[in-house]
Amino acid sequence: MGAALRSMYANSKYEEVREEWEEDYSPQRFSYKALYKATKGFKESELLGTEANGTVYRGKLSSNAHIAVKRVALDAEQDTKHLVSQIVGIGKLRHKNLVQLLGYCRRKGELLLVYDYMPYGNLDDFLFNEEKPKLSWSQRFHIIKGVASALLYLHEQIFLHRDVKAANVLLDEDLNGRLDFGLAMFGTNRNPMLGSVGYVAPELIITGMPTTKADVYSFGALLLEFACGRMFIEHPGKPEEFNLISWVCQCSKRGNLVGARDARLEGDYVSKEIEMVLKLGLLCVQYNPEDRPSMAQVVSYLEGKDVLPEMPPDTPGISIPTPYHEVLA
Ligand SMILES: Nc1ncnc2c1ncn2[C@@H]1O[C@H](COP(=O)(O)OP(=O)(O)OP(=O)(O)O)[C@@H](O)[C@H]1O
Repeated sequence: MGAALRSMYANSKYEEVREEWEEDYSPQRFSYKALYKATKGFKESELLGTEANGTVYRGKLSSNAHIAVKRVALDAEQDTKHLVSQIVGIGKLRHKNLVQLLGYCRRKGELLLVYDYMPYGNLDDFLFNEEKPKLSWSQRFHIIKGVASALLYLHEQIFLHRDVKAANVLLDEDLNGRLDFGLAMFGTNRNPMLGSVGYVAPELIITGMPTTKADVYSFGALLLEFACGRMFIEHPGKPEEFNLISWVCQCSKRGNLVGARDARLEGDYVSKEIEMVLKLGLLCVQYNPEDRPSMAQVVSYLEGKDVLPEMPPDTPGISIPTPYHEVLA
């Protein structure tokens, strides 16, 4: 018989594709009808955002559970069997700082991913949008520790995230940071190995091979963004401020590392913690992957279980490759 293709509700607005090999995945399978109803027919008013990779809607299931549904176009040559087994595998991961992937649905040329709904959206908005209420230092520190422990958990489960960035950190109702699974984690055709601009470890551009240390690099960029309240790479600006590595090293050389912090924090911060986050950020974005700490070490530093090594700003490797490192000389 082979993998018979079944088209449910053929020719109706609820039409979807199911194949025999998906039988084992039925607990993770959502019907299109249920998702259609949950999102009020994918109504404009329920739209959370449209990104290059797809469109996300908020929804409410008949069980009253709040969900987010990501609609993604599938390439014809995509290995759907492999993709679905990855989704199911990722859906089995459990950590309080991960956005739970609840399941999926499949239509002709389209995949729908179902996640827990995060009411406060993503961190990108909170850190870089002046119009959003600012996050206090203690909220930021709590969020970053949560994200670090989620990334450590992924590495322990032999998963790579591949796209750690502020836009992939969502906030739940208690303002816990939850790491979202971007499409990069599935290694889909339209978002291949490389993560997002600015967060990509330098070696990844050459090798194209994602590693735990490349995840650590992206996490380091995120740490610097948390403390400085600015994007890792920002343009235009003074050359020495163009990249947060240069900016933080400049402040450190002037003997005022904490001066690199987000001005919006005003007096609300703990000097020792900001200093540690900035130094740890620099340690994670080192040029040589082997010099970067593992996520287990990162978590130990953040939890105060380990003390960071002394690291003057002119330590080899703590800067960006030419030509920008000349700015730091
Ligand atoms: N589970 C969720 N709960 C609430 N909002 C969400 C959820 N997932 C995504 N969003 C919001 O939907 C919008 C689009 O999200 P999406 O994940 O597609 O963006 P992205 O992170 O740029 O894409 P990708 O990670 O696939 O590269 C964003 O504003 C995001 O905050």
